[in-house]
Order: sequence, then structure tokens, then C-alpha cells
Amino acid sequence: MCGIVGVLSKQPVNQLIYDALLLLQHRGQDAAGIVTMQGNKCFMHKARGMVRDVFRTRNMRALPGTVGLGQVRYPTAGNAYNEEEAQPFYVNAPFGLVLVHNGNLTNAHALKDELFQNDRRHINTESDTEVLINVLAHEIERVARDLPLTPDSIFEAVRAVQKRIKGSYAVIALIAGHGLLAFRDPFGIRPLCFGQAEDGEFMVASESVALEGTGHKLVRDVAPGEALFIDTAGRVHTQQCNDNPTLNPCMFEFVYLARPDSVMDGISVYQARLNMGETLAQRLISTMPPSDIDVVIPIPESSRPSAMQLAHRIGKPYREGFVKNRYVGRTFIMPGQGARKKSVRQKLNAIGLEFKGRNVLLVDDSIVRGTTSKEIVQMAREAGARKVYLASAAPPVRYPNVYGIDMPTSEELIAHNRTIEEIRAYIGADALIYQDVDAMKRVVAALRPGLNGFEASCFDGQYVTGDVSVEDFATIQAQRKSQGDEEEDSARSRLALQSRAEG
Ligand SMILES: O=P(O)(O)OC[C@H]1O[C@H](OP(=O)(O)OP(=O)(O)O)[C@H](O)[C@@H]1O
Ligand SMILES: NC(=O)CC[C@H](N)C(=O)O
Ligand SMILES: [Mg+2]
Repeated sequence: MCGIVGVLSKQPVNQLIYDALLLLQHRGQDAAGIVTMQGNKCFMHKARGMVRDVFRTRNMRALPGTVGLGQVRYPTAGNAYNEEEAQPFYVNAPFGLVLVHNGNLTNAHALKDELFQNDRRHINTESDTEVLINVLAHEIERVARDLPLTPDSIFEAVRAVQKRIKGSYAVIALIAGHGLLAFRDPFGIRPLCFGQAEDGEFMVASESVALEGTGHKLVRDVAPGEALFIDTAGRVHTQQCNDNPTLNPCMFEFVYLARPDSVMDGISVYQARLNMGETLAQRLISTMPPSDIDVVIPIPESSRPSAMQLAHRIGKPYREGFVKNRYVGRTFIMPGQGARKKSVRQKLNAIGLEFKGRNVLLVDDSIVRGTTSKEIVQMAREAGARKVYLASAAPPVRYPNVYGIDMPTSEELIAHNRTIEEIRAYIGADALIYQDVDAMKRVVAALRPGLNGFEASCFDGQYVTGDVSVEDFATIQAQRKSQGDEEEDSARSRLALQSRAEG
């Protein structure tokens, strides 16, 4: 998951895109970038780091224009430390294209060869987004050769792109001199919505919170397989570019990735989390007597709504036992296991009096690598808890994800090839209760009649696109593993420098 935004306005858009990126920061912490267009000229600034660090006043001043794009990156291909892979990406032909992408192409490696052999295009990074922009450029070139570029020809190009690329993608692009293009994969795995301000200013973004927080009213989600083109005069053109679109949004967005105040595909993320808490409570009641629990404590941040609802349902007090350092980012999306581990203790601190002599039920939204749970259970014990129980609002994460969440290998997942009892022992909890997969799907689907299902592969091992071959898995895993090792090395040397500076 990354956060993407695109704006077409009559006013300068640099500050607006910056503000929207701040609202999407939770979706990517490793790099940020903005591109604006004035006339046919592009202005771009992108670098590693969080939005606040990447854009200084001088960078903002150098982004003129009334149309633009932005992205915050959480890499799922390539490397967090490679600045060239930060987005947006730019190609100069045809017309001049810039593009931002949330998602992951499962056939990027094959396309890279195909682009070189057949389309005579060179890809210079390990980023699947660079592949994507080149496929789009090639298809626009093909449909518009010797002809003026019309909305219909753009949609024809998107149709062709959708036939070539596999995996998940929410995309926003600018075509110099023509307008803003957005499209979403035919399964609607990654989110994308759009809205307008009162003066007609148009915004497309990953989450509705980016629209609301910048004074735009959500119009609707981009439908799976649909493309949207807003020309420079502000006229909106839309077309379905896929023959078999179905809506299967990523379940992990509702579990963890998205902000709770967003509404995605008609589902309130907050309500989804409350519902997960409700069904987790039912599961808990059937597993252990709630009378053994003195207090329910969330593991901040994302588990709060589920923990609150669970506590309400079992009739136990809900207390804040951990304080979160708001200046440490989300640990799960940090590159490198060393950095993630160190950050849990930097990020969360226990309040002793909520734990002393009590049987506590800690609730997290999910347990992925087990980094957080293992540390937190130990911290609860150190704070004097008598018994430490742990409940996860999501089911065990047992399978790799290839659609935009960076967990490409099963080995890194704590629940892979382990029984619940083995996981409990590893984490060191006195009891461990997991959400049930079907119950979770049922209570979230209940919020959106007509939904085809969810992309929930990390929980159920079913890959909705149905076309990820054994070779694709192997290639993605090998590539991520080698990049992961590089990231681990860089993270380790950063930590070493940091400790040397501290001590
Ligand atoms: O089992 P793990 O590999 O540790 O991953 C799961 C944890 O990571 C996430 O928290 P994170 O700190 O990223 O963000 P949050 O503040 O939104 O909860 C998630 O909410 C879990 O707490
Ligand atoms: N998480 C994402 O959406 C990542 C986008 C793209 N695959 C990248 O690595 O930059
Ligand atoms: Mg968390």
C-alpha cells in the first residue's frame, strides 16, 4: 500500500497535494514525491523520508502549476533506500507522462523483458511502477499514433494496459497538455476514490480522508476496471475498461492499512473494525471465561476500535495501558526487521498502574511477524500483570501477499506452519485468541451489499486474480528477499550509527 493523490484545479496545487499526502502518510513512510504541471512543463521533487522531511519551502516554491500528483511510498518492489524508485515516475514520450501507483504488479519481471525485447523500452530500476508507466506510455503511443489523443483513445490504451499488467494497481497519471487519468485494477484490490471541492476542483486519492481533510466532497469510488479522464478544461470522462470487473477489496485495508475515518468502497473502516471487535468477542467468550479478565487494553494505534467494541461486548473495562510516542511511525511498514523490533519499545510504553496484579487482555488488530506482540506481552509482564492474554482482531496471517503489502515470504510470518499453541508459546502469552476468517469476512461484507468478496489471501491463501504462477511467486520472493537483505544491512548500519551517537 502506498498513498496516492491527483488534483486538477484552477489554483496552484502544491500546498494542497502536500496536505493530502500528510493525510495519507500512514500508507507509506519511506519516500514521498510531488509533481506539478504548468502548461506542458513538469516540476518534480521526490526523495526518501516522510512528507515533512522531504519538502522544504524551497522545494514547495519550485512546484508551480494547477494540476499535479503526489505519492507516499511503502515499497513492495525494489528497495526502500533507492531514491530513484521513489514516485512519481516520468517518461518523456508520448506527450510527457507522469504517474503514481499503489499496488504491486505480479508479472513485472516478465513485462520488463517484454518491454525491452518488443517495445524497445529500457527499465532502469527494480520498481514495478517504472514498468507500469512504460506499458502505459507504449499503449498510448500505439493508439494515438498520428491521431489527436481523445478520451476514447486514452480508454482504449487503458484497456490494452489492463490486458498486459497483472496484480493490483490504483493509478493516477498526468498526460502533458491533455489532463489527468486515473484507473483501478479489475478486482478493485487497492482503493481509489474521487471528489470535488465547491469551486469544482477535482481530487482523486487512495482514501476518502484525503478528500475530506482538504475540503473536497467524496463523489464515489473509482469502480474496479474503470478509468477516469479529466481533461484540462475540467470535463470528466469515464469508461469501464474491463470485460469482467468484480469488487474484491483488500481485507488488510480494513484490518490495518487504512485510517479508521476513511470510507472505502462504501465501507466505513471504523465500522468494519468495530464489527471485527464484536465477532472477536464472541469467539473469546466461546474460548475462555471472560470473568478471568480484569481489563481490556488495546495495542495502539490501529486496534483501538476493535478492542473498544470487544470490551463493551464482554462487559469489562477498556483502559489505555500503553502510551504511544506519536513521533515514531508505524512499525509494520518500516523496512528491516531490526528497525521494526527496536521501534516497538521506542513507540509504546506501559503505564504500570493499569497492569499491576491484573489479568489483562491485550488486543491487537493483527499479528503478522509477531514483532509487536512478543515485545508487548513482555512489557505487560514487566509492568506487573498477573496474566497476559492476547487477542487478534484478524485471523492468523499464514500466506504471503503479492498485491501491495510487503510480506512476500511465508517464512517471515509467525503463523506460518505453526499451531495456535506454538504461536502462543513463541509470543509468551497465557492465552491467544484469533479472529475467525469466515466471521471476519461476513461482518465486513455485511456493510456493503453486492460485494463480490475480499482479497484476503494472507488469511485464506486464495489469490483473487487467479493468475499468479508458481514462477511469479518464486520471482517476487527472490527479488524481495535480496532487496530485503540490502534494506536490513542499511537499517542495521543506521541503527549502529544511531547507537554510537546516543552512547
Ligand atoms: O506482528 P507484527 O509484524 O509486529 O505486525 C503487526 C503490528 O504492526 C502494526 O502496528 P504498527 O505499529 O505498524 O501501526 P499502528 O500504530 O497503526 O498500530 C499492527 O497494528 C500490529 O500492531
Ligand atoms: N505499496 C505500494 O503500493 C508500492 C507501490 C510500488 N509497487 C512500489 O514499490 O513503489
Ligand atoms: Mg499496531
